[in-house]
Amino acid sequence: ATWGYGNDNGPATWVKSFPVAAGTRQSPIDIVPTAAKCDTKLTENPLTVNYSPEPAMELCNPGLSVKANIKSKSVIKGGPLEGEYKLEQFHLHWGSADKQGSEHTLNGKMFPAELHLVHYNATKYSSFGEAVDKPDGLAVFGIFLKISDKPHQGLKSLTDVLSEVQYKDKSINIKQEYNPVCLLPDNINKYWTYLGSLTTPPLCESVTWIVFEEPIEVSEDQMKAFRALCCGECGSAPIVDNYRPPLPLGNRQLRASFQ
Ligand SMILES: NS(=O)(=O)c1ncc[nH]1
Ligand SMILES: [Zn+2]
Repeated sequence: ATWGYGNDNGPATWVKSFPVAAGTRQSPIDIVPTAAKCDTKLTENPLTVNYSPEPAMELCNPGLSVKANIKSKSVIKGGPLEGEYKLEQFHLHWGSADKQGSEHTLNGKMFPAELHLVHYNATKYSSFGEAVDKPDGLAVFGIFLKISDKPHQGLKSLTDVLSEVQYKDKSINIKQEYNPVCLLPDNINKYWTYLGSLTTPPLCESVTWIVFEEPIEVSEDQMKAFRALCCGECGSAPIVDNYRPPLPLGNRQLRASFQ
């Protein structure tokens, strides 16, 4: 039985096949800003993003989300990171309604969706596959999505073609050069960071999470486009509520790059 987000294969069942689900550095978490420690070391060493245009970005429907695979040299460094981390892919988690959908929560509040840009430590490891289970292997940007009356222009190149990857294992190439930097919020200097895990199986405790304070704004129509994606072939259930609820922070320190 493959894992998913239903009653019989959802987050509460994952520990059976992936015991690390009960580990001490699991993700997501509830972010409580007043509990975060402002760390000047984060500001002294600003987070740096050097993303490149992707000539023909591959967009696919793996069945539980929508994912873009990156081939260009797009890298990040600084902030909590040692070394250079290379962008591997990005994907999203979203709800069946605007009241839910994000994985991280802010003072217990869920956003309608959350965008994840997944990077691996290219200084120490030669591939994502090698890095995925190392404690310093991955760095993931978490970006909250909120609803506004205007569509997000950067996401529009994707939401306008989601109908072409409506069914599982469909993929297309986004022709015109696409630079993922268009997905980042304006202010990337305000973020929370903590040591966590992948939020989907295999749930490896290998992620330095960087969750930005500033959400990006998307339209209701763009949310509807995500909710029209299907888990399987024509007639299968829509991909919605593909989020793991928060896990305890435990003894971990949540750090903030700002006061
Ligand atoms: N949702 S996540 O970014 O933690 C992830 N990336 C790859 C597998 N799971
Ligand atoms: Zn994710």
